[in-house]
Amino acid sequence: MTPVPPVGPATVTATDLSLRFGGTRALDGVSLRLSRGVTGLLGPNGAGKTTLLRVLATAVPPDGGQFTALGHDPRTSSGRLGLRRTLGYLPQTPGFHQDFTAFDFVDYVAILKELSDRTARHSEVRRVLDAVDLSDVRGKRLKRLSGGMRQRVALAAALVGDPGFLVLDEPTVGLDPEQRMRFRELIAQAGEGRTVLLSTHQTEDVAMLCHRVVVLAGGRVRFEGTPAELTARAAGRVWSSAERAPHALAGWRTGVGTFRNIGDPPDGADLLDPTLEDGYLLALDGESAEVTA
Ligand SMILES: Nc1ncnc2c1ncn2[C@@H]1O[C@H](COP(=O)(O)OP(=O)(O)OP(=O)(O)O)[C@@H](O)[C@H]1O
Repeated sequence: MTPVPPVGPATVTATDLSLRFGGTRALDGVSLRLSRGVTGLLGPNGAGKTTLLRVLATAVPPDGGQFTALGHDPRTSSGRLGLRRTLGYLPQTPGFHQDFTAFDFVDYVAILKELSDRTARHSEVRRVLDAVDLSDVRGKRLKRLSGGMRQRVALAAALVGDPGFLVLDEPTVGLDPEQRMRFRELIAQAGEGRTVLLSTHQTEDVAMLCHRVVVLAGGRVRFEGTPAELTARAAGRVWSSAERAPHALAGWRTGVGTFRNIGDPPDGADLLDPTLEDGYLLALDGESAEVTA
């Protein structure tokens, strides 16, 4: 699961995307470029992550701006159709019909994805269920599966038809550490040769499987680059202190009783090695970085 370097040119290019809900600017001029491999999308609650994914998945049109994905421009109906044909989308709350078996659910999605030949479709459904290691339970009803298995069914559904662009909205949420590792491995596999955009609250997801990361807050891109670049931003800006540091951008008590602070350290501060999470909190620049404990 070593993060791979960027492969080839941009496959998805978004320029100045905006979307308002009443007085809320969910997206406020978002520009970004994705290439093949897994890009992580980090941001606090309400940052606009789900909205961005829904726009890129053509579930909702933006108010302003534009994007192309794999050469398709969704502003035209043929572009939208072309994009949807090459898209795999795992929404935040997949709408499962609990009485479906795993096979029937993925088959249903395959029908929606226009795989009309029954024999070829069933073989594709078996292929994707096998890819997420669920062949043994494909005849089980969804309500009888664990949360982790249901997430894998949702990933299998997103993988039907071998899409070139995968949009995954917080797929690792609610999984125990072992399942999360397993799921990360499946996403890393899916990222080989595909463009994957993965929204998550887990900086470890990004550290372990993403070759690029985008930080979104308040509907704006606060950082776009590699995880190493995000971590490097915090070099010299993380320090330990015996008491709470009053001017730190964020600070929290650690298990050994000292405080870990990020921001502008005082002279002679006891500097610590930065983590990706430190870089992420600094990228938020105070926005929702309320981790004082
Ligand atoms: N359908 C909607 N109607 C009204 N407001 C909405 C709608 N969808 C999103 N919003 C608002 O837009 C903003 C961005 O929401 P969004 O769900 O995209 O954030 P998020 O980063 O995915 O958050 P979370 O991490 O909590 O899932 C929030 O202020 C939210 O309340």
